[in-house]
Amino acid sequence: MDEAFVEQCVLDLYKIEAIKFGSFTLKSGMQSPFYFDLRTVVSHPKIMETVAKLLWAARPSSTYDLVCGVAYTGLPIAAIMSLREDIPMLIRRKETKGYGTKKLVEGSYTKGQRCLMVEDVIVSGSSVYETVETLRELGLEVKDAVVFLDRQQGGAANLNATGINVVSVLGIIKLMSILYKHGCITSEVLESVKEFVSTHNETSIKTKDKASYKNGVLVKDRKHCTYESRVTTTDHPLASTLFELMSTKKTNLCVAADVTTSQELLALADKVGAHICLLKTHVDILQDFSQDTIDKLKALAEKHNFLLFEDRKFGDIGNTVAQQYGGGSHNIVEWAHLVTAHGLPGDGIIKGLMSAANGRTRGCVLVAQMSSEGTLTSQEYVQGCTKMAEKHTYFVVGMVSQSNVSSDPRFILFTPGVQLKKAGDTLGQQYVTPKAAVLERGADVIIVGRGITQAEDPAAAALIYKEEGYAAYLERIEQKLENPSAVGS
Ligand SMILES: O=c1ccn([C@@H]2O[C@H](COP(=O)(O)O)[C@@H](O)[C@H]2O)c(=O)[nH]1
Repeated sequence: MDEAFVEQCVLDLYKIEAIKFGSFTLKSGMQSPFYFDLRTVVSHPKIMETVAKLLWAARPSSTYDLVCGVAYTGLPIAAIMSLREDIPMLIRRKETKGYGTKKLVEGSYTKGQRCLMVEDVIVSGSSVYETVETLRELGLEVKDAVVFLDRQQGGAANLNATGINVVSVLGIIKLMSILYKHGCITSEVLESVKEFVSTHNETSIKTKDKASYKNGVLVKDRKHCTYESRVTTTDHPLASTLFELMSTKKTNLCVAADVTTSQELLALADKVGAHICLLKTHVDILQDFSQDTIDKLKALAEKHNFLLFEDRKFGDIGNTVAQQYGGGSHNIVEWAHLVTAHGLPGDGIIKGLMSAANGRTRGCVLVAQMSSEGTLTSQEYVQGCTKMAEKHTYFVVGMVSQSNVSSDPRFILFTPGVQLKKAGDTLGQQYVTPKAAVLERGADVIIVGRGITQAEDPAAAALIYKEEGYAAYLERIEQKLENPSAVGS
């Protein structure tokens, strides 16, 4: 970029009062000793064209299919770029029209096209982020943004954390030094702006999904992703179904139906069905297990829209497990969407389960940790289970866990040993509250048994657990990431 050209442009902008000094209230409510108002350039076409040329020269890559200006000032600048470079442009409305096509984005595009964002000035980066989010939801690839002035208040870092690379023509300190050099401002004004920037260099933006970097690669942290967004992140159709129903039913509650008769099981499923995403069973506890029980259970799962989860905890070699899962007296593969299995035997167990599933849409949850006192699952064992899950994402939907064993949004963490009041039972069970399970232990799904089955009114108890569990999840996705470069809320 030609420095003299940039300097001249700054002086021109100063002359047309695009840069003002005093006391200004920003969109966020922050008081600022300066204000950069590039809207004024619409009355000065030559300066506007220079701004567009400088922005185009600053672009990080040479190949884009589209340009999109952030409303409003970015729009005419993007239009100039579009015309000069013969690249089609898009317009993202600030709000959807209530009539006609009701489209939020105007212009033609196809999924996968690369779009360059154009903005006049960034503070936190929230306006750029909002526009990018809309375009990404339409399937466009948006990785780069060019901005004329970076106020150096954390906007670039905030956008980087959401996968947007920001290049600015100049930062506020450089702009101020050009003005000072040319006698446009006093040293006091220069110092007051420097002081302001050094004490206001962090901002945050609200994002739908929080993201962080791992070895320089952008990864979305499971704990900060919405269930809704994970519908498409996962490789497994049942995990997608589960996320979908969790987000539409607003529940992360799985009831552990540890009852001994079919009548109790079916009555419980009907009572709590509206509040749950999964019904977990131990069918070998039932005294009167029959196909009729299963048929009725499947009908209730359809009626209330929940999945069936048999907590069989398979733990044998692949060949044996294939027979236990795909036959025997319970024929689990025929009716249970999900089953649990131990990682102990190695991944032959997954291959065995898959061979019995024989193309049916079924999934497995690996027991990585247990809630019981004295559990033998070491850190190494947990890592082994996680690796196994990563190798078989087309069959393993997640892990039974007591801590945040994976940040991969494809995996669902199921946490049992959840109760509102009790600390444990007399046989080694240990409890945590729904809030602690979700916020401290990273649970996506809370599993509650006796807290509901032994309540006077199981439906009312299920509603309480549902609300506690979901409120904790909502609190979690709003939380700040531990990563210091991450986006805050
Ligand atoms: O580590 C584990 C794994 C599975 N469970 C099962 O969850 C429920 C818990 O029932 P509560 O009545 O809420 O204690 C039960 O079916 C266990 O088999 C677990 O508790 N811990």
